[in-house]
Amino acid sequence: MRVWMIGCGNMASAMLRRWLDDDVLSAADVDVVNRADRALPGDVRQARTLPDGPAPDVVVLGVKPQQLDEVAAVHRHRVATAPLLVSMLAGADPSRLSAAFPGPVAIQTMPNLPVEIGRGFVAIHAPAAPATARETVDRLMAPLGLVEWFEDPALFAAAGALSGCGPAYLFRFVDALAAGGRAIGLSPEQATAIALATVDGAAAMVAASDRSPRALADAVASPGGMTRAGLNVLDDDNALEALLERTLRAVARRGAEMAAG
Ligand SMILES: NC(=O)C1=CN([C@@H]2O[C@H](COP(=O)(O)OP(=O)(O)OC[C@H]3O[C@@H](n4cnc5c(N)ncnc54)[C@H](O)[C@@H]3O)[C@@H](O)[C@H]2O)C=CC1
Ligand SMILES: O=C(O)[C@@H]1CCC=N1
Repeated sequence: MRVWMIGCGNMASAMLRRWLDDDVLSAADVDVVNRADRALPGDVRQARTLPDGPAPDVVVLGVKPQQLDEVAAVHRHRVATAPLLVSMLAGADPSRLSAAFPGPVAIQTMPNLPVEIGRGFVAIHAPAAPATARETVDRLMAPLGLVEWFEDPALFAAAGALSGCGPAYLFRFVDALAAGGRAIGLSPEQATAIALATVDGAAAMVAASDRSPRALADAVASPGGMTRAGLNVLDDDNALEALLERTLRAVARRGAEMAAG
């Protein structure tokens, strides 16, 4: 499969790394256009312009949403003969993508960073995409982790809010757990290492368990014990749940603003 990637930064290069590691793509079949050179997986070719020759099987769009019109103005004519445009731009739905890049079937996706290790979640929205396009997209996305197509744009937006932004909140949780460890006397190195090991083990365990996260929390907390004393803080006024609800509502609000243009 030949691919052009227009914008290959944090998110697109996480996908690219997995595609190369999984042999879905070979480096020789990928051309990247970036504003400036940056370290890329597999040392794939990168330039300021698209290569000469016929359009590839897939064009992947990985610039910031604010750059959609700018890159469309420069590249739309070359992209017009490609069969498929796969975008990861937050807020750019298939009709906006098709208006910017007429020609290819437009696929809106919301990946997340753990795709790099094949443990991501990719939400996809492209209600008008024909079966052949869906098959190609499925082949491309399969090694990235869990993949789900959403016909309903509202559900796509909600899933993308949780999965696309969620890694940032978990990274911050690890950071906050480590800060808590430092506050009770651990060195910064110990606190970070122990927080990481604890989150890593607990996440793997809850993912593999048939017990709910809530039931597992109760399994840690002995009545009248240490964990319960901590849970009482997190549960006071429903603090943790209320905080994350507010967080995701803010994400969803911003997503809607971005989608409105
Ligand atoms: N970072 C994340 O976890 C996620 C990001 N996204 C989406 O991915 C997109 C990219 O985000 P990041 O990778 O975080 O940003 P980034 O800033 O790391 O990457 C953007 C890339 O676009 C290139 N670029 C900028 N202007 C260009 C131009 N005119 N022509 C060609 N290339 C150009 C830059 O050189 C850079 O490599 C955004 O649209 C965002 O909504 C979606 C899901 C998760
Ligand atoms: O923060 C953003 O807008 C993008 C979309 C999801 C993750 N990063």
